[in-house]
Amino acid sequence: MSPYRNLEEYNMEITDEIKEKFSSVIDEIGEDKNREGLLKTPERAAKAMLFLTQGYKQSAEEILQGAMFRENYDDMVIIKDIELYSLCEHHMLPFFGKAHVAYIPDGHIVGLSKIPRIVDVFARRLQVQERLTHDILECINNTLKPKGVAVVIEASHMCMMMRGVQKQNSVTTTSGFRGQFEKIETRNEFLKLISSDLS
Ligand SMILES: Nc1nc2c(ncn2[C@@H]2O[C@H](COP(=O)(O)OP(=O)(O)OP(=O)(O)O)[C@@H](O)[C@H]2O)c(=O)[nH]1
Ligand SMILES: [Zn+2]
Repeated sequence: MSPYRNLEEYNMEITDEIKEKFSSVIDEIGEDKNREGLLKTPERAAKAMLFLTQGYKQSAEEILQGAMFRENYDDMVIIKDIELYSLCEHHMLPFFGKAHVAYIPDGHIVGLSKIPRIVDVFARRLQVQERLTHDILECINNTLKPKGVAVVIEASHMCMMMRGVQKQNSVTTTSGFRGQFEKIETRNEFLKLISSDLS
């Protein structure tokens, strides 16, 4: 049995532990952790870190399963320009951009808002862009079981911008295709629609 009485107590315990560690980091970089402006910073940073990694406590499959509806629509459904913010697992710095997701139903459609919700579930973890792309793809493929699914992510990585190689304008594109999107015509139709303003 969990040593914690309830979830709130557990969250407070975790926040306190991370807060202590952020406090040490502030100390180690040569700052005065008792300076007025920094007094609440370890707690704020701990809460921010828990917010940005809340995806570990969420189930994308359950989110999709909660809003699947029987429907005989078997054309492409595209949700494009879904903004995302994630943390790269190498430096724990943000990467951010847009996800474009499409599927071709096979008897079931899904509530539209659930697609951005599952993008957030997987983005709010320590990630590489490639795995994030496949996590979204496989989750939709295995849960909704559509005739096809496609995911494209375009993102900028702060670890390549504000440090390291220091390239401000490079954008990384990753993609994954399953089922009918493996056919070149279907894939091209999707790629054309996400790059047009009319879709
Ligand atoms: N493939 C992939 N690489 C990533 C992602 N986010 C960050 N990286 C890269 O992870 C790599 C880590 O390489 P290392 O050489 O171990 O780390 P580093 O010395 O900090 O590398 P530099 O960033 O080149 O200074 C870097 O090339 C980053 O650009 C991602 O989402 N996907
Ligand atoms: Zn990085």
